[in-house]
Amino acid sequence: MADIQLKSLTKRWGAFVGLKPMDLHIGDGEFLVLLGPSGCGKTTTMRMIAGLEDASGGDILIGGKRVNDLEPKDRDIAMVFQSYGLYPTMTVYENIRFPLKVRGIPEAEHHDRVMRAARTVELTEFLDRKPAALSGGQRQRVALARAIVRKPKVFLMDEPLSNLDAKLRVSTRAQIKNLHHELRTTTIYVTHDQIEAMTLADRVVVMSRGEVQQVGTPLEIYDRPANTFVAGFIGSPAMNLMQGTLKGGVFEAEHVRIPGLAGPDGPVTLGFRAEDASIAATGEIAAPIYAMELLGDA
Ligand SMILES: Nc1ncnc2c1ncn2[C@@H]1O[C@H](COP(=O)(O)OP(=O)(O)OP(=O)(O)O)[C@@H](O)[C@H]1O
Repeated sequence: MADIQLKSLTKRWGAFVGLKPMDLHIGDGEFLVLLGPSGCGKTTTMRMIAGLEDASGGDILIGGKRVNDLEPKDRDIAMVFQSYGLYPTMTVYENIRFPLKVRGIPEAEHHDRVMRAARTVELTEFLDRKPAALSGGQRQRVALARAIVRKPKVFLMDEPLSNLDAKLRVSTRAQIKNLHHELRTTTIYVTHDQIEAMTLADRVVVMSRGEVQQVGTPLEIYDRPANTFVAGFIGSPAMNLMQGTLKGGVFEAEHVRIPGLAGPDGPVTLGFRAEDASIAATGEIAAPIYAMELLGDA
């Protein structure tokens, strides 16, 4: 087990910035989700942690040790991707066993460890099959078993559910959650799906255009979005946003006046979640309002 520290981690390709300096501490045993729209830099961040991509700047520490110059195989991490990456000519058993062979784990241990991993993800009845004879969900479970069999310090998962149909996504998601509950391995999980993020994460990192927008628990980012990007991205339906000005703790927009808010005077965006909010004749927003935040612009 290990914590992970990212210190001013950056990625550039020529003039294009794929990741602006990112600082983050991921606790030992934490399940951290990187969430954001396509192209926001999630996979790039993950690939740098994995060692598949060089960082342009900054440091990556796993268990307190700087790993920037280590090969992926020497970082003690296991990866699970959207494309399962199984060996088609090997049986499920041999696929799960493969990492033990590669790493020179004593043969006497292999069988027990393969069987334990297979049991954890409920694959014991498929061990003699080749991947082609499995469903997508079963294949992804083989990939999970292969990741857990050698007990790495860290799991990196990049959209592991996106090839599965809706029903399988839900059940495999539950399995990943159980797996984490059982093993408590530090995990970084990439997705653009906010439901996945909200149900799996201890903390979520919301990203946009190569930049971290907010880091928080699912509830924090839902209730207290840091800016209008997060407010518009999280929740279905998204938070209602209203432009106006704040003066002496009173929010004012056309036909609307809401007293009792804290914040510096000036133009602001007011965000609120409401099932059926309506603006009363007095200009006040009628309840139910779940949360009300003054937001700086993203
Ligand atoms: N090798 C590369 N050279 C130049 N630009 C790249 C390279 N790899 C990625 N990018 C760019 O960096 C940005 C971030 O890409 P990244 O794959 O990290 O996004 P993402 O958030 O994982 O998106 P998606 O959800 O679509 O996978 C994108 O604009 C992408 O085009």
